[in-house]
Amino acid sequence: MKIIETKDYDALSRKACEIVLQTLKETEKPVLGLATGSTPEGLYQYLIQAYQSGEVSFKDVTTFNLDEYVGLDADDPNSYHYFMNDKFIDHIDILKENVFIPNGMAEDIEKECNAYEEKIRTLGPIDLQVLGIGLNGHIGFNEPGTSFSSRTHMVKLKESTRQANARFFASIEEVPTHAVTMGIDTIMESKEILLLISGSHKADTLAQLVNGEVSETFPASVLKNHPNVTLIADEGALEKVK
Ligand SMILES: N[C@@H]1[C@@H](O)[C@H](O)[C@@H](COP(=O)(O)O)O[C@@H]1O
Repeated sequence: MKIIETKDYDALSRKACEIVLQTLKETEKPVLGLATGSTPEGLYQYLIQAYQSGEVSFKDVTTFNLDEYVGLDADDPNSYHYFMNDKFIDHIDILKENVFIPNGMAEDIEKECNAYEEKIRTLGPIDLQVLGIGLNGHIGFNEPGTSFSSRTHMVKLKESTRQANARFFASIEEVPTHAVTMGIDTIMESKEILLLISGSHKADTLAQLVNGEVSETFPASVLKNHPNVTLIADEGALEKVK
């Protein structure tokens, strides 16, 4: 795992943008894996700026998002569909038919998971997957204990994850209990992975990633088995590593 240290969140976002732009420029029909959460927001802002300045077009880009809450539709401001449109998709020239996010409203969730896998198989592989990390080491919504061989599936969210994400909702009761997420094996099939970790509240998580064993009890540790991972972390997140 290659580690790039940046001074702060803004520098992290700029560096992440540089790496994504490089993939977009080098790849004929790029497929990006995208993440939600606060961490990649700065990256999306810089990518929008790059588009607005004419540096890049997203016309030939396909995107797959990692996850979505079960029971929230695309118009719900707390859904990841809404987040992605609001923070990124609506501001660039990507074709809507090339944007894929799991449908948390599907009547048959298992069928939806299989269909999502099939789409990634057909249009993939993902050239570059952007990842954030949960405090307990989750990637996407793959909570501790998830099998490393998992594919897109429905998960029951840990209470700690619901608490951590409650800041986006009016109250904890409104945070969904389940989500659909790409599996760990699905994520690992990406050609390249860009992991972003920012802030001193993630310092213990990052120290565990760097110093701990590869184990299903800490999902992000699987990334140590991937041949092409770049981790960008800012000084706050790296506080406990050195
Ligand atoms: N499903 C998302 C993850 O993909 C994300 O990495 C995590 C951390 O989010 P944040 O970047 O806001 O800390 O939150 C959610 O649980």
